[in-house]
Amino acid sequence: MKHIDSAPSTPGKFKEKSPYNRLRIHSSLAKLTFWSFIFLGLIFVFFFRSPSSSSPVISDLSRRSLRTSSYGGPNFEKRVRASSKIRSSNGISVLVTGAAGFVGTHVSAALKRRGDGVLGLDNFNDYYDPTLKRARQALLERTGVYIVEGDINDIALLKKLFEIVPFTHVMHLAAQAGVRYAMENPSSYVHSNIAGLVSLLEVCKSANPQPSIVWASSSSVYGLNTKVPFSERDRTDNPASLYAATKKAGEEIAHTYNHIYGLSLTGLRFFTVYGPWGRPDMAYFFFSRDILKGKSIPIFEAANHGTVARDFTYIDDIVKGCLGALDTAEKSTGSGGKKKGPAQLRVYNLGNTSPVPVSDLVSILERLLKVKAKRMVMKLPRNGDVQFTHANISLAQRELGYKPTTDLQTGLKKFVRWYLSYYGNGKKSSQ
Ligand SMILES: O=C(O)[C@H]1O[C@H](OP(=O)(O)OP(=O)(O)OC[C@H]2O[C@@H](n3ccc(=O)[nH]c3=O)[C@H](O)[C@@H]2O)[C@H](O)[C@@H](O)[C@@H]1O
Repeated sequence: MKHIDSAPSTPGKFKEKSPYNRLRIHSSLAKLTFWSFIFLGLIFVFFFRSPSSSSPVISDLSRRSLRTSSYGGPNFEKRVRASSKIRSSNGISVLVTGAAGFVGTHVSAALKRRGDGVLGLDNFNDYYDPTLKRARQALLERTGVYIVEGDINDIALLKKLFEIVPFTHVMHLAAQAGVRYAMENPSSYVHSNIAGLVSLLEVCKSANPQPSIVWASSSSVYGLNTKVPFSERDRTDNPASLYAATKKAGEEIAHTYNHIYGLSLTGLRFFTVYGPWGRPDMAYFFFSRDILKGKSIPIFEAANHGTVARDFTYIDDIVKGCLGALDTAEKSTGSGGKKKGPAQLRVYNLGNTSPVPVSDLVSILERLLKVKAKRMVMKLPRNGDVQFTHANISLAQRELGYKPTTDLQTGLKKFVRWYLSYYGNGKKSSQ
């Protein structure tokens, strides 16, 4: 206080010691106390209440995880039941997690078309433009698929859904995707791909009857392997990204729940899936956007000008693989959290078996968009990308009847047609 009392309020003005001055000092003190309270209050609000003020990881995670809608009530249950109603004689009832996602939307629509009961679940996080997810939701709504807005970590919600509908199958596609983003927001991968998977499996193992589960693993589990094509028998203990590591962990977690609880589990290793309604964070998508905008696009190459290539797989082929996996999934054997006998545990590659260099992908896009790309060739960054992927699909062919039929040229043509109709000729932006 002494320090404050003797300090001039304005340099050079603190000279007289009159009662008026003391009054002024007191009123200044009162003002100071008042403003200090306001200031401290603002600090409190800023640091402890605002979601965007904490560390980026935490705020990002809270944005992702806490967005669970209120649910319950007769109207909610009615919608859930109506969406899950089986309309064909040998149909199944499927809970599709990540239903507003790229693969989730296509799989949900395909299941609904053939008369299966389908209920979607999605947390509509903002990893990429949520407007696109809402547009997919609207598309699904028109086909009779209801998407519950909630997170796979919300065990109470999952239990509630299983109470309303005894799902025969779960198509688990909710995940934190993207290889490179794992360096920016590692905890979102742990949250969705590990904690979220465990929450889901916990609820499935206790459900009565237990559903059969088909879920999305990834070609990235092959990591730094150099033997091609990648076969399911190859080792998968060289992940190059945290994303890959969480998908690999998912495969091990699946093993555990199959072993202990008798859950029927099928993991699908998707190879760079592309197509209409795709993900804006993927290269083919943002390359198209940036080519149209006249922006330069970074094309990665490996050491010594080595080609970087992907076994790009068209969405309709992937959907057939997903349906094949659901249709061949055996029943889980446990009930009420107890195993009664051995259950099915499977892993399949769903790829296209013909890797294409990224530079060829760009050439195809240039032709389809009728715009020359501004290519910026750069060294493959050390951020989780691998140099190439190439699937051996003979196992999926044999056991799921999986047979991809779309080459990259044909698939991209369909993507570009959709892109232009959805966003317009580069005038509207995809992000
Ligand atoms: O196969 C998979 O499992 C994975 O496929 C994709 O991952 P990725 O193959 O890396 O797909 P993109 O991000 O679209 O990249 C495609 C190719 O373009 C290259 N690329 C990417 C970005 C860029 O700026 N420049 C560039 O040349 C990448 O190195 C890669 O070879 C998905 O993003 C993952 O979620 C998925 O699990």
